[in-house]
Amino acid sequence: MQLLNKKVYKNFKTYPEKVLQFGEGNFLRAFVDWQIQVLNEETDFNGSVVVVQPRGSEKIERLNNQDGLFTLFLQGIKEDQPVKEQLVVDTISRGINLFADYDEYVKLAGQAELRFIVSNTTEAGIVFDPEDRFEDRPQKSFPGKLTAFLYHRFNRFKGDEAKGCIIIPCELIENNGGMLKEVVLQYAEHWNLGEAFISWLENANTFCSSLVDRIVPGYPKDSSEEIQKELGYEDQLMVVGEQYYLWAIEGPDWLGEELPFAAAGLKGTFIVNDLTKFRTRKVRILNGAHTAMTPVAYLSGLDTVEESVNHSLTGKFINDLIYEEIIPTLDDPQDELMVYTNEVLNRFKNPYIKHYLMSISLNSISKFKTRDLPILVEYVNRFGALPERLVFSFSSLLYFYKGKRGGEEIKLDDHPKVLTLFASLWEKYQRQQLGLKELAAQVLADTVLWGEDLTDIPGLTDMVAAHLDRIETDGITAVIKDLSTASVARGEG
Ligand SMILES: NC(=O)c1ccc[n+]([C@@H]2O[C@H](COP(=O)([O-])OP(=O)(O)OC[C@H]3O[C@@H](n4cnc5c(N)ncnc54)[C@H](O)[C@@H]3O)[C@@H](O)[C@H]2O)c1
Ligand SMILES: O=P(O)(O)OC[C@@H](O)[C@@H](O)[C@H](O)[C@H](O)CO
Repeated sequence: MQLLNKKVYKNFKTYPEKVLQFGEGNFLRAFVDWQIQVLNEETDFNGSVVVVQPRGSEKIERLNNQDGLFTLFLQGIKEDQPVKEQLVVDTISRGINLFADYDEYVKLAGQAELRFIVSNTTEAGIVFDPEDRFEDRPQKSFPGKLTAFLYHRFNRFKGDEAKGCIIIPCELIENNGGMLKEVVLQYAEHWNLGEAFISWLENANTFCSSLVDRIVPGYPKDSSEEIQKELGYEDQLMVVGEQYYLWAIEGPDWLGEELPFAAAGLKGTFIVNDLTKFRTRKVRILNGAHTAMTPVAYLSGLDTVEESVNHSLTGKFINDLIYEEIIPTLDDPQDELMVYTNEVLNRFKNPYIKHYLMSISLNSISKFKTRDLPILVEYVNRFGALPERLVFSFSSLLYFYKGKRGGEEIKLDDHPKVLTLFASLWEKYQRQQLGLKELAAQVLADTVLWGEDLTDIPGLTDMVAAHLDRIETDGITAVIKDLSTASVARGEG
């Protein structure tokens, strides 16, 4: 079978290169690159995207082998109707391999029509690395690479303010635009790039925080062969996402003229003065539920989000968790929260996509810290009691890091230090050198994992230890049943 490229797919268009994209991953391609395609089709935006990989270079070669083309499947409910859309995205003009073609990157900085920079480098990408040097080709960190790019641009245009960039990071961290700007300024100081550059950075460039939302399970590995047979070509970069999308960009009103999302009919993308509300609601309800359901449902023998929310026991658990413990920590109007939650639960039930719990489980410890711990702490502050289901998810997470589902090994994927810590604690438990209460206490007291000592939260260590004990002796299903019965007895569920 022939590989998808411009010889195989002739219906492509070409546009001036206006966007630099840090990240070649599934999410950016199914979200930003798709939106640029809609902008090109529906407005006079007329721009393409140049992709650079924040780390490594392997996928850039794959992207160039396909001339930047890839097939996107958008599956789910649109305006109350089930929709399965399929399109070839032609907005990526090329990828630059920074390790082999750094000069191309410098050249791109000097292209007059380049205007926008987007990124998605995971929660770990926006960091300052003091070892990065301006002379490196390329620098290790993403902000280091970006600072070098902006400096080359500044030099090429001799500080012309009109040639500054609009920078929109998509990383799921609070104040991503502000943080990125801060790190870029830090590099400018660290590398002594001069006052004129710093003032050009400040005055000619606009860093916008943004909040993204679209579930993108990625490459359809289960059905790739039959899909490619149907397509009639090989596509190593196929990507599956849901129909739903939301991109809230915190920026000046004039941005809407340069990025005419409204005119393109992209109703889910808009410019706001303050992102806080969108971010907190999404990270707590959607991401918080994802991360909290993962160990509970996976250890119960389930594999996907859809199975988990449709299952009588875990489905009720997830519902109760959201309605009884997550929503009460949010201050948005109740009717808005109900509409949003309903929407999220329907998205979780999307029958057209397989969202694997194991893919969500990647880096679960730091995800629990950023997504769920704030809910737990807020709940305790507001109600003076522990949120039982969330604490149970937390306990299940610790149990998940034991690395066994029945007789089957769990392919844990986390920072090596995290994996070593849990492997050593669970091994000590197996050798009867450590009880479950001590194991819980040691994990909870680890300020490197959580940023604080969680044993200070009254009753938390005991509750986690009790849950671990019950999961170990009675099995996870028995505990979920008990939690469910207890909530019915309290008149909740
Ligand atoms: N897939 C989704 O449904 C979805 C939806 C919204 C947001 N996100 C966010 O996107 C990220 C994952 O992206 P994806 O699904 O496209 O996965 P992916 O693995 O296809 O892409 C991840 C990208 O991040 C880069 N990266 C990873 N670690 C990095 C680091 N330490 N420094 C710099 N760059 C780094 C990789 O090189 C790659 O470009 C997560 O942070 C996630 O929260 C994903
Ligand atoms: O992509 P991750 O691994 O950071 O998190 C898994 C999911 O929670 C996440 O991808 C959501 O699907 C996404 O945030 C929805 O917008």
